[in-house]
Amino acid sequence: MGNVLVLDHPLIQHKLTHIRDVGTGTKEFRELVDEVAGLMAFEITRDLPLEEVTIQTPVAEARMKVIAGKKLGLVPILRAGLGMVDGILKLIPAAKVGHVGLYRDPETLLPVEYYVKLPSDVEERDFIVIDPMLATGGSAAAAITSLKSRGAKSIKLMCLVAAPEGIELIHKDHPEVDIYLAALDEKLNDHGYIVPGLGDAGDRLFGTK
Ligand SMILES: O=P(O)(O)OC[C@H]1O[C@H](OP(=O)(O)OP(=O)(O)O)[C@H](O)[C@@H]1O
Ligand SMILES: O=c1cc[nH]c(=O)[nH]1
Ligand SMILES: [Mg+2]
Repeated sequence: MGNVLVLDHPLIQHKLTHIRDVGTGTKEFRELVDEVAGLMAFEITRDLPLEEVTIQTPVAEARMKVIAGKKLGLVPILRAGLGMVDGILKLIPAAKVGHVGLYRDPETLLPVEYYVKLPSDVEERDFIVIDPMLATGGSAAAAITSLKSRGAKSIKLMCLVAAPEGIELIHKDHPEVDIYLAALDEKLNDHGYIVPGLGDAGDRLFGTK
C-alpha cells in the first residue's frame, strides 16, 4: 500500500491555518498556497538521486554532489492544482508540467474530464499529481488513471488537505501511489466538502463565486 505522509512542519501548519481561515482573501490565499506547495516540494524531493561531479572551488578541485538527471513531471489538476505549480517549480525548475482538467459534478460528486496534455516522454518521467483537495478522491483517482493510461509508470500524489474517504479511494484504485499531505482532516460533509477543510479551493484561488 502507498505511504501517507503528513508533512506537519511548523511552517506548513502555520500557513495552512491561515489558508483555512474564511477571512483570508484571494491574494493572500494564493500566496500562501504557493508558499506551502514550495515547502512541501522540499520534502517530496527528499529521495531525488544525486551524482558526483568534479568542480573547481577558488581553493581546490573537489568532487561534489548534484541532482542526477532525473526527469520530473508536475501534473496539476485544473483548476485548483494550478495554485501549487509555481511554488514547486521554484525548487525544481527543470520539471515539465502536464495538465489534467477535471471538475467534480456537484450533484453526483463524480469527476468529469475535459482536458489532458502531458509531456511526450510520459514513460520516462516521475510524476507528481497536484491538487489542494483530496475529498472523495474521485478527481485524483481519475487523474492518476488518465496518466497511467498514457503510459506513466511512476506517480506520487500531493495535496494540501485530505479526507479519510479520499485516501481510502486512492489506496483502493492506485495502491502503489504515495500520498503527501499538509493535513488529514476529519470527514466529508453532505455536499462532499472536507470538514473542517478550507472551502472550495478553486473558487478561493481564483476569486470566482
Ligand atoms: O476528491 P474529489 O471529491 O474529487 O474533490 C476534489 C476536487 O474538487 C475540487 O475541484 P473542483 O471540482 O471544484 O474544480 P475546480 O478546481 O475547477 O474548482 C478540487 O480542486 C479537486 O480537484
Ligand atoms: O472541500 C472541498 C472538496 C472538494 N473541493 C474543494 O475545493 N473543497
Ligand atoms: Mg472548485
